[in-house]
Amino acid sequence: MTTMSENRDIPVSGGRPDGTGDQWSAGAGRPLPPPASGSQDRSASQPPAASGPASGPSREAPPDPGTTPGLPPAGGTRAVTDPPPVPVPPVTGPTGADVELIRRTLAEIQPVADKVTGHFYALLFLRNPELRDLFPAAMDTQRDRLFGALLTAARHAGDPAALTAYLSDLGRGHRKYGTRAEHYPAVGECLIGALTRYAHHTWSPAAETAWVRAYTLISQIMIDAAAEDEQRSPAWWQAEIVSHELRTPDTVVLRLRPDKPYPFRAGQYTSVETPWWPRVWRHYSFAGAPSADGTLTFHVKAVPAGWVSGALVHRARPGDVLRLGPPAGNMIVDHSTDNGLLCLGGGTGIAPIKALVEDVAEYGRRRLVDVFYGARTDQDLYDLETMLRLERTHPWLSVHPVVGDGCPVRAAGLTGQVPDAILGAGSWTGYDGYVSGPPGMIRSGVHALRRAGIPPDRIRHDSFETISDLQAPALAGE
Ligand SMILES: NC(=O)C1=CN([C@@H]2O[C@H](COP(=O)(O)OP(=O)(O)OC[C@H]3O[C@@H](n4cnc5c(N)ncnc54)[C@H](OP(=O)(O)O)[C@@H]3O)[C@@H](O)[C@H]2O)C=CC1
Repeated sequence: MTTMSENRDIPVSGGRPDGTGDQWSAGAGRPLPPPASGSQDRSASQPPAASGPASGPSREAPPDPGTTPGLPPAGGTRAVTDPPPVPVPPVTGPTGADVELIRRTLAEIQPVADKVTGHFYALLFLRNPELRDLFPAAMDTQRDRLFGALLTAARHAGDPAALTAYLSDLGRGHRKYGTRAEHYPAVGECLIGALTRYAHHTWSPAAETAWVRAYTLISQIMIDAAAEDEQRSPAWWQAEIVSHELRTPDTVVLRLRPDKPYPFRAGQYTSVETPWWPRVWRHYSFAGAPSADGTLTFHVKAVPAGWVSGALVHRARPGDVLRLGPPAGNMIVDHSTDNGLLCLGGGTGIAPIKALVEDVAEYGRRRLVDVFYGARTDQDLYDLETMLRLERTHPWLSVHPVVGDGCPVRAAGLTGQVPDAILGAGSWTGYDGYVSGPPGMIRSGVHALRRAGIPPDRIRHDSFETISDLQAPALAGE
């Protein structure tokens, strides 16, 4: 189960490239330990660094290891001429007691999350002005994403499996921002600095140690994932819009042709940057399984005051070129079982559900698939014809449109909300559950699936907003 929803658009960049300066000046007492070189110590193809180990994802010169006692450079690929690596102890994750201390800190800062976030960024840019350019010009949404991601990761510090999946995607995704391994310690210092300032009651040497351990683990997983990804994938792709089909006044179906092959799995998502809003990335799910011609399809709804979604719906035209980050997400079909699939899609959340249906069709095993497709009105079911066409083609597929109470509904459609509709349809034991749509629908959808007899580990969802975490919204489709 994708239990930890992704707050996915988070440039963890910043930090002084030289690793020097007033770390811990906000009150913390010790420097963060460096990330271990670990799995990054694998490439002899990297150019030799100016001194010491080379950095991971980037080929630029590493920080001077001598400038900051206790804060050697982050791990990275090692040049062939380097001396033999000093054995690095494995990263020690937070203990059970650490997790509790972290939870207490998070609970304390929750009511002042905006202030903590603002302070974090103030520290980051004050100490590292040269890195400001890695972030979008307007930081309002973006800033919550970075800090939110760190807090999300810390909150899940006691769940290594979920943490690793989440942070590996995050680390890979950060390559497109130009994030380098040596940035991480400085980000950690600013995180601790911001927490120190606002967690008045719960901060202590033990709490600080807990956070340092958690952040060390977080950064190490991200750095390792980025370094591994660098061996096989570009940091981003360019993709030309080949068709732009308005399905409603504010919903478009976009087809893109990437400049290089783009491998992904049905149910995953990617990040998109438009030429009109540089460095502002938004997440969209692939609205289809990988296609023979290599094109990619997305559904985008323009949200009020949405920069990227508005541009994609109202301004973008065939011939425009977008940038795409790497694929991410775990809402994929488990082909090791014959269970049926019960899929709940709300609004443009139908996009990855359609991809899952195509995936089942291509895999060739007949599994029952029921799709409940919800929208406010019949007109908002902008992709229903496609889904019904799939239903006509595949006898194992049933599509159930659901529109709001009181709305006219076409034949065989239901009224109300999707979670209620599946409960009204009986027991769903023997099915795997998939949920995609607005955060509220995901919450109530997961709840309904559990009530309908589907165990939690058979339920998958991706949310563009972390459902149970502290962070401010980070929305897909804006
Ligand atoms: N574009 C993409 O690739 C993807 C987008 N998404 C996300 O999907 C969402 C789509 O937004 P949009 O198209 O505007 O959808 P809408 O806000 O119009 O909602 C779609 C349906 O979900 C229902 N819904 C909303 N909240 C709840 C709730 N708490 N409980 C039960 N049902 C609920 C709505 O019912 P009601 O009318 O009663 O509110 C409606 O039937 C966005 O949040 C987007 O981030 C997810 C995956 C992929």
